[in-house]
Amino acid sequence: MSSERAVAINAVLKASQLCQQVFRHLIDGETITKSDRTPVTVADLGAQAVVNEILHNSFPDDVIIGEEDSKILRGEDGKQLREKVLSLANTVLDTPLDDEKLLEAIDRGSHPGGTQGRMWTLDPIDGTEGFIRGDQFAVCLALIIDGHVQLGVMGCPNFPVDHKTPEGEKGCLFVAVKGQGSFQRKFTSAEETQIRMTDISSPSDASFCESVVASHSSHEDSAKIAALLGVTKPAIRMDSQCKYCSVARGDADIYLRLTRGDYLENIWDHASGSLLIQEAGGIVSDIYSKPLDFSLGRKLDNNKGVIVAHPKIHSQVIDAVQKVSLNK
Ligand SMILES: Nc1ncnc2c1ncn2[C@@H]1O[C@H](COP(=O)(O)O)[C@@H](OP(=O)(O)O)[C@H]1O
Ligand SMILES: [Mg+2]
Ligand SMILES: [Mg+2]
Ligand SMILES: [Mg+2]
Repeated sequence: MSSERAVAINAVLKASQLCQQVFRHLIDGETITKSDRTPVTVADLGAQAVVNEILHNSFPDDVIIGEEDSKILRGEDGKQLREKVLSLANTVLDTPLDDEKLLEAIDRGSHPGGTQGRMWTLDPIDGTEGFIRGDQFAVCLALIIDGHVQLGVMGCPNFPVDHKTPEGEKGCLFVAVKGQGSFQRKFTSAEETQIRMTDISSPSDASFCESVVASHSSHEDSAKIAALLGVTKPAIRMDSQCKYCSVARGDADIYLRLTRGDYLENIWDHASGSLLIQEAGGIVSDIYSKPLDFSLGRKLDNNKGVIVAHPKIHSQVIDAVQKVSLNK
């Protein structure tokens, strides 16, 4: 797994660099609303092209399940955006792409997923809404083999190196390999530090995090669950899989994702984060305590919501979730 680890780190760092450049100059017309009414920017598309291109050059036989596709960049209508995304991708790639190769690279992420074989899953920007606001977002890449996540890498450009000094240095990379632990490094150095969740025995001492966007996870329900658990600290609201990073390194203790209605979560929204937690000593399940099943395609078809906690308190958190009748 060492060459996969190195290639994934390089790809995520390059894509993170691209996102940082865009953020400094994001202008009107570079954020588009997709058909499901969620946003996508030139940075999401550029980052997907960069990561897919780097993965394909190193592992040509592996398939990729990525969030984005090239539809809005095609034809005469897509020309202006396409040129922008191409020039962005080429600022970080060693070998420049042309128009056709750019579209091909992005669309290499269209694999349907499944039970067998080696597949990468990519969220080029997780937390696009956070990215647009200037808050947290993450470039998230994971390698799934025969349905199980074996490697997860996350680049978090706005994430403080030390949560106690939120205005200090920002930019963290997180990496986990199955059976080898979870690690953090700064964007500015290759030195890695192992991270662990906080060893906590009572949920009342816990702090919990959740989505900023209430339509992704009910804030009302989480408040009821927190009250049942005796949690007194206020909810930490944060976009993206940075929530998994916060819990994995002990800044927070519980992550509640109380998905509404019949929404199905995407595998790229949870693959890298879930391994980071497991390798840092935590449990990741859905709201019914079932493990997340990454082998069913592009979505977590058999799961609802996500609950992350230390093994000593996970079952108490699940009990509290079950006592609250969740909002639809
Ligand atoms: N109704 C919904 N319920 C739960 N998650 C949703 C959702 N609509 C979109 N999402 C997902 O929530 C992700 C962001 O999660 P969070 O709220 O934790 O920041 C989005 O990732 P992208 O930003 O990559 O599109 C998107 O995939
Ligand atoms: Mg999206
Ligand atoms: Mg996402
Ligand atoms: Mg995304």
